Amino acid sequence: MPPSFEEMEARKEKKDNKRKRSASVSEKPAKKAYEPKGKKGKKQAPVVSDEEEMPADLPEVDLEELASAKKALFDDSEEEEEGDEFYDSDEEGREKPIWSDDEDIETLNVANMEALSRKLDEEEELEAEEAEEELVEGAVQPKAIVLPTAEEEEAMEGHPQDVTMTRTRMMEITKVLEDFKTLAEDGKSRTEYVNRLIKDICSYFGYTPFLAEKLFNLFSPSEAMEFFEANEISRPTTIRTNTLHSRRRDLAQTLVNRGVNLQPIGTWTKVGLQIFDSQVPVGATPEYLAGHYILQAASSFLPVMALQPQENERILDMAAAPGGKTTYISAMMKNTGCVFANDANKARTKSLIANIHRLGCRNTIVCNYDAREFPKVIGGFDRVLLDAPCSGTGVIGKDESVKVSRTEKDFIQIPHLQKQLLLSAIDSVDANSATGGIIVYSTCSVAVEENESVVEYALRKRPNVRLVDTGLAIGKEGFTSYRGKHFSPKLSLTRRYYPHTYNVDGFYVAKFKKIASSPHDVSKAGAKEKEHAARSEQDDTIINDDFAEFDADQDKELIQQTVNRNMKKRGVNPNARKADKVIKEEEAPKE
Ligand SMILES: C[S@@+](CC[C@H](N)C(=O)[O-])C[C@H]1O[C@@H](n2cnc3c(N)ncnc32)[C@H](O)[C@@H]1O
Repeated sequence: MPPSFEEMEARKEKKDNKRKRSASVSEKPAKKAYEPKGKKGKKQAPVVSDEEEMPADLPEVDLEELASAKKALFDDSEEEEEGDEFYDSDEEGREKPIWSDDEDIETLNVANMEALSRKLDEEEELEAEEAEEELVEGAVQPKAIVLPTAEEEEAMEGHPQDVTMTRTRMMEITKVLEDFKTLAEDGKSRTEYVNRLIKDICSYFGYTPFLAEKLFNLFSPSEAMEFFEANEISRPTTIRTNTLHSRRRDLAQTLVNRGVNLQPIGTWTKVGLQIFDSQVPVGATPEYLAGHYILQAASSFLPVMALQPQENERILDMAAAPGGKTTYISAMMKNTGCVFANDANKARTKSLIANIHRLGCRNTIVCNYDAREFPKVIGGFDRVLLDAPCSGTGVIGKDESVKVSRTEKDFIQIPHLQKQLLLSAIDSVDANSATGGIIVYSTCSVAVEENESVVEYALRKRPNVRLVDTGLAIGKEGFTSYRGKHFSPKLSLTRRYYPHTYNVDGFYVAKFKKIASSPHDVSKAGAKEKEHAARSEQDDTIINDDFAEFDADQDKELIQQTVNRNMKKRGVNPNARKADKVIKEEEAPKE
């Protein structure tokens, strides 16, 4: 029986450690800086790379949760870290050599003689052990056999998977893929390993093969596994202080007094708080109802921060419902200027209006257009935010239906709409704005088709815009190439966010500056005129009642839809419940 993968790793590690220990007494000290594993040809451990990439003002992720999630799949990652530290201290040892090769043997004193004899003993012992191990293992080191045989594959077909076995195999295949030359079985191709891994990801995490492969291809194999694992955990509950009504410190104190355990999200935001647990429902406290805060994912702060709304500007939020970003824009503008909050979905404008009211945003006009109609409806904005409708591949932790519902067609149709919307966003901005001329595009998707490809398309179609730095302190660079496709090098200015790196929803942010007008910027009315018209129509209220009526029957239907959705998420069939209720009612004694 060839040794198992783990046995091989353990033996290798034991040997390496021994060699290092032996080296510390036998080698001439070469003054070498500490070198992490990644620099020696092997992929750097993800934990290390995270730490390196994270600047000081990162969101304070729930490290325990994240670490335990990582550990669940990569149980040995911590050991690897320890290994590195051990190596580090060995390096220190090397700086105090017992002797060097230059030394004259004649000058050795008794202590040196003792050390020499100890060294020789250790070397002998090591050689003997190695010889014995080689005898056991055979002259040629066997490669780890992690792929199932054809018979095993056949036996597995159509049967429920052993989850422990699947998980172990995923871990082993990932390791092989990270060091293919050394660890792959002779005669097996990379594709064979990848195909088996994708199958295992589908059965273990519940993705369709199509989506599993699409997401897998975004990362290195080990990072992909971290991504899939992070999608199994929900992100921490976060709230945004509404600075129109409160200050973060005051709000935090009030909530703590109510029994909410919280802390600031991180130094990159001055308005965010992370909730650990609470004795009261955070969506129903008096402060919530009074609009002192909004429940909002930390990643949703980012596009607005990139937009940098200024006081007295005119800003368009093209796809605004339910208003998390609109209300943040309004607060950043201190209720001055005007925010046009648009959404194509009439039903969703209700929650948008409700949030605008609750948070006390008085500089907001809600409209209900297909945003592709802009700038024909209104144009000439100082800034436009397009938080585009998307496939939701960044928020699988919140909505796991994405794992099975997204098809190839979605990644053609959705980007098509996003491209049209982005061109409309660009054309709706006033290139001569004294303070702005800015467009921010964001999605809660990690798919390249919805992010870099859309931005690249816009750059091609609208040469009058440039990508600019988002100004965001966190985030990974957008792709400048992907699977043989090359994008503008400027795409590195865009930012990507993942659940496994920042413990936020998967997100994408791109910021453009419009540098010149174009024939496409045709609008029936400018934002300024529209704002004046809307304000004169309604004296006190900025919201026109014609599409914002609250209809009890419609509300009932919407509430039922939400209840059903939540039941489905919990794995309860709402129809079965209904049928059950009907039977029970029928069985109940009639009065
Ligand atoms: C990601 S959500 C927006 C979330 C919102 N920005 C927030 O922070 O609360 C995308 C929105 O786009 C809207 N939408 C979809 N197609 C649209 C279109 N053609 N024009 C305008 N809005 C559209 C959807 O109704 C949905 O509310």
